[in-house]
Amino acid sequence: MKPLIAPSILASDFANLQKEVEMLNQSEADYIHVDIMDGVFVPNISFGIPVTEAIHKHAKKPMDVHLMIVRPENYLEAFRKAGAEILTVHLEACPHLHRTLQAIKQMGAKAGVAINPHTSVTLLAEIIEEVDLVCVMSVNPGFGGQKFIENTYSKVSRLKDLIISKNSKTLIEVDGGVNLTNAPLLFQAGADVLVAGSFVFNSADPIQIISQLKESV
Ligand SMILES: O=C(CO)[C@@H](O)[C@H](O)COP(=O)(O)O
Repeated sequence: MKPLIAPSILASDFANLQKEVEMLNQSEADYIHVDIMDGVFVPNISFGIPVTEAIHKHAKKPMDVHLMIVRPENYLEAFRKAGAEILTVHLEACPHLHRTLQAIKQMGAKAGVAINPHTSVTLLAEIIEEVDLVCVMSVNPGFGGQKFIENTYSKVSRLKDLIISKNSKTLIEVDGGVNLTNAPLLFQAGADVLVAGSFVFNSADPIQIISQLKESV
């Protein structure tokens, strides 16, 4: 078993988005990670529904859409129609998380929950069986290119224990500051999906880096 790799398109060259998506189509990437930032939940604005549709038009890999927005329930249908196969909402943005996850599944998408670095995995104890993927933020969300938070290894392993104890099939995704040094340690701790942005797109050969991340375990 190898980790699934989800390059974050946020770090790509937006002036050449079609070319960047076609590059990912040629690579060993398993998903295209699409970061939606609203300038309210996080202190940055990325892009929205039309750009997500444009990525989907060229993508041959499933899109994993990470909603860093307030009131995500108001936009689920639009992002699903824009091509999202995984829709991830933030636990911190959802007062009715169970209802939101049910809505995602009723649309035929996989339901993800992201947790910020300060959020304990114990808050997922009553909901984990309903969650297809937990995105463990290993940086404070809002920007690419930040330093990986070391506490993430133990957090992932506590989450893995919770998932096993509930006999759930939930995948663990780690997002932020992922590189070739921490990827094998995250995989050992129990991560299934690794999101990598700047480490992939700032390299001279992104296709090669994606393969190396997959083989790094
Ligand atoms: O959601 C986020 C940041 O908020 C991430 O998906 C980053 O886009 C990952 O980029 P790197 O940290 O790997 O540059």
